[in-house]
Amino acid sequence: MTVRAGILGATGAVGQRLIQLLEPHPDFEIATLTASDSSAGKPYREAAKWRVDTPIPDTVADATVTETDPDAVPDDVDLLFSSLPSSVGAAVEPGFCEAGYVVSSNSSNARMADDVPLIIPEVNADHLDLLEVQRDDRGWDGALVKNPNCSTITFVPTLAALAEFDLERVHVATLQAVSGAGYDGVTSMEIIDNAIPHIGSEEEKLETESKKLLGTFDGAELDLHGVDVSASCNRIPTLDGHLENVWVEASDDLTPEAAAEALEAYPSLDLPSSPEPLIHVFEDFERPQPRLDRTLGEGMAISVGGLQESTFGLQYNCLAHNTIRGAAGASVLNGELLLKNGYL
Ligand SMILES: NC(=O)C1=CN([C@@H]2O[C@H](COP(=O)(O)OP(=O)(O)OC[C@H]3O[C@@H](n4cnc5c(N)ncnc54)[C@H](OP(=O)(O)O)[C@@H]3O)[C@@H](O)[C@H]2O)C=CC1
Ligand SMILES: N[C@@H](CC(=O)OP(=O)(O)O)C(=O)O
Repeated sequence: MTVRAGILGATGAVGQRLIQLLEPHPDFEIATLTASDSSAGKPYREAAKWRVDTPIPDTVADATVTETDPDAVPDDVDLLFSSLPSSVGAAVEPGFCEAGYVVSSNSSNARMADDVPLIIPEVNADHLDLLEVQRDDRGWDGALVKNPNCSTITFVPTLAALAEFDLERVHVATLQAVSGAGYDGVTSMEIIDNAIPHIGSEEEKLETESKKLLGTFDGAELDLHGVDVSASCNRIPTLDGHLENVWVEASDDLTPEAAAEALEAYPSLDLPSSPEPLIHVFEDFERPQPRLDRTLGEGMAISVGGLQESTFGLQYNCLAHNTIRGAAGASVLNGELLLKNGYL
């Protein structure tokens, strides 16, 4: 039986990726599409400026976009994927949860809230049971689950794979694709022949979300991981795929050889969107590269290269597709985990 699902913010960049991933999905059926009041009432093909590299599915093109309001969503919809601007997410997501909907959200609001699971299924699926605490605290029949920021998602699975070496300090510098800022986020005049060494609030997200994802949940409370993370975030003129340079200091002996073995052995999950392998390790020091490697594992794999010793511990580069693994695919994967664990 398929789960009837909706998309909040369906006309946007991430909403379009969600449609692309959900349309052929074995377990989810797109049943409703919402956007702002200016799109509500229009056929989807008219409301959305379609920019994804596959055609608008016929089932979606003529569907009428509705307001982003619980009363506009059919009762037989169980799961909502949210790709709203974070200020809008903060205002409306709790209302959907109160009305009984399970919301798998990509928006950054509430990611660090004590009773909101922030999930990368291959890293911390056990944190999903924080939903029991959330339901007790808030009295919701529905639930709110978040996926992390796209740059956080790119490097945290590599840290999870190396956690057995007792991580102490991590430095990460990002080279982020323009799609992360949305279609109108950076102008061509700003980014061509250029790099911008600042992305608002991004560094703090990497530094805090990583500690939550790597933390431990005892069934009642979540303890943040003790690793210190320092991030520097940069925008570069690639279209998709965030590349990151990482330095890891660990108390146990973390050689490049031992790291490669741990990264390659780190398991994926038995979920439709979890790729096998999860982490692809390149021996070639010129890889991974955004244009060549972002679609590995249908955009859901993490790739790693350049493993070497440095003055500041183990050094390597990692890469993930920011709008698939880092956004829409991450929300879909969390939906799959919700289904598998009986929350739908
Ligand atoms: N772009 C990316 O690669 C990534 C984006 N994100 C995050 O995902 C979220 C969505 O990003 P993105 O798709 O780029 O954003 P867009 O601006 O492209 O899309 C926003 C969506 O939200 C709708 N919306 C805007 N305002 C309202 C409102 N007041 N009420 C209801 N709906 C509203 C828009 O509808 P309408 O078309 O009618 O205006 C549209 O469907 C953001 O939180 C962003 O930070 C995260 C990772 C990557
Ligand atoms: N800030 C990210 C994209 C993004 O929207 O992140 P978040 O999901 O944390 O809002 C980028 O520019 O690449």
